[in-house]
Amino acid sequence: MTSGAAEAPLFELDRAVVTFRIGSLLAGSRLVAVNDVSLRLAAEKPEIFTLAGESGSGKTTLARVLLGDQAPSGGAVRFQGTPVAEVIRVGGHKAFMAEVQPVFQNPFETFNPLRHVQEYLFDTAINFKIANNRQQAAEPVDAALRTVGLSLAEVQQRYPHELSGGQLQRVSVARALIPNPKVIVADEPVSMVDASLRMEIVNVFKRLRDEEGVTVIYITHDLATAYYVSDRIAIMLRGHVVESGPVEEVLDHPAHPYAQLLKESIPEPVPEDKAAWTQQITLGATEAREFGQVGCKFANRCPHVMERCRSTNPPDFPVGNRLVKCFLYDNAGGSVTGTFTEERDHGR
Ligand SMILES: Nc1ncnc2c1ncn2[C@@H]1O[C@H](COP(=O)(O)OP(=O)(O)OP(=O)(O)O)[C@@H](O)[C@H]1O
Repeated sequence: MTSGAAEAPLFELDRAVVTFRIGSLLAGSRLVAVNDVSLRLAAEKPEIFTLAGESGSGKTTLARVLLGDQAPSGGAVRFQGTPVAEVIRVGGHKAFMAEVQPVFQNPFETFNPLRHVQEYLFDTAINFKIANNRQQAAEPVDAALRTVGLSLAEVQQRYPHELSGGQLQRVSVARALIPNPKVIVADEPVSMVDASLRMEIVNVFKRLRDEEGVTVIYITHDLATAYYVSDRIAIMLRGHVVESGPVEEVLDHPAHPYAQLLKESIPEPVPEDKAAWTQQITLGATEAREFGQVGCKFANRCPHVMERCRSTNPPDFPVGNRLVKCFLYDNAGGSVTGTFTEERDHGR
């Protein structure tokens, strides 16, 4: 049980499960899109926490759980110590959204192409009662834009297509900042943006963490920017978090065979120049049968597969500062634990 809100983590997932029914009612089956996921984000130390994994691993579903748009079918999701459903029931969805804001994948879909960009920002300020009218909204809108390296003067009277993808995605982040959220959940925010403009967006996340005290949950399949920007990373496979921990530990020396495969598909990092990880991972398409597979979801692709991997889902084993869901580490680190909760500073 969580005690008082004062010591409560900012966000806590406690063995969260999301199950979908797929197919017809008669011939349908169940797909566990989020499978027994636990994580804890500390209230007192803002961080950039990355959820990474190939398409269909459950990242967006997990994001929807954090945003209060998807109720978990099992386990718990708590915001500042209180179940998210209760936070929304008591205070309303808008009040929760003021604390936890989304940034979506395609900035060109976020904005109405026929309206000037600033109108959307003014609406947000008025909607969240930051301002009573457009005149009052100008100051908070300009402040939010300045946080992302833009200004109201720069975007005023511009239509979305008159800004670059990178600029427009930064305007999306500015929009998310207007209600002064504690958390931003950014789902694939760089995937529709030109590779050369991605850094300008992830650098904004660093500034939010360091200067505004905002925790960013960065969802991506782009390990290059994840490595550059994150404090911690959780690698998802078919609904499970298979490895989680400090980003340098996980991506420099991945322990789970699946994480190793991910790393092999991108170039070696250059220590002095993290941004040199420029390519994206390219793995096979979603394999629905892996979701339904008993035991480890990676067993059929794993070069180290053992008999028990096919029948038993491995628990989380501690490896250094990480948790790794793999029987290879059964004897590596003493007792088996369930949640990656510790905060670690790795040089930031
Ligand atoms: N409402 C739904 N009903 C049924 N299945 C769903 C639903 N939403 C998601 N899924 C399935 O759950 C699995 C995880 O999907 P999710 O979108 O969370 O993955 P993802 O890692 O975000 O992938 P992507 O990067 O492609 O968005 C997929 O197999 C998807 O088809």
